[in-house]
Amino acid sequence: MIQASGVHRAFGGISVLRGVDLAVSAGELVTLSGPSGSGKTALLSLLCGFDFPDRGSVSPGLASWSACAVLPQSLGLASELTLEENVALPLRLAGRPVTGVSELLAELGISSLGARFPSQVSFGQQQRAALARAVVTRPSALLADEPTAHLDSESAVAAVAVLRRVADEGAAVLIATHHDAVHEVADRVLVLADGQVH
Ligand SMILES: Nc1ncnc2c1ncn2[C@@H]1O[C@H](COP(=O)(O)OP(=O)(O)OP(=O)(O)O)[C@@H](O)[C@H]1O
Repeated sequence: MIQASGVHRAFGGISVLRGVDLAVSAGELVTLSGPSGSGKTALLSLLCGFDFPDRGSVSPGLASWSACAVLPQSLGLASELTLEENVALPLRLAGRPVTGVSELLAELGISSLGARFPSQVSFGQQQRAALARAVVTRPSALLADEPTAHLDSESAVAAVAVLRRVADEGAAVLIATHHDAVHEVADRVLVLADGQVH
């Protein structure tokens, strides 16, 4: 479950989030749209515990970080690891068997790139590796910030299929996006405007 209740957040005296309420249930894929600068990234940062609200409460936040996967716009792939090693990393850190990595790379059309380092592939290919890394642990909550922003239409279709499957398998999935292809598979589309979710 992903939840925000009465969330307020200001930066430098400017109030960006002004009483945000939202809830995403297990098995649900919800998209969040809204103008550039409306606070979508700020809200995802609060929900995953990267940042803290001035007022109000969020979940999962830091409380159950191990169950929550985050796909930030900046991706955050480790430059010294290959794509395959990056995707396997969360499983290794959790002491879990390394399974499902090659299947995800294949599903996202990057199996031939597994032995390359992030600097040796395009940003869109890095983005697909970061998506694989986010979902490989089968998280119960997934927060994704513009996960198809750098993908061509074919790669976007593959990424959207993975995101939908993760929700169908029981995760609560919240995606900030401007892409219609993602909105089309959503159970609900939310809009962040004027500091509130509508
Ligand atoms: N850490 C921060 N410090 C100062 N200002 C911030 C910080 N984080 C966000 N902001 C400001 O809050 C507002 C919302 O930014 P945010 O990145 O959340 O927007 P967004 O809806 O994700 O935009 P985009 O669609 O362009 O990615 C912007 O005006 C931004 O400058």
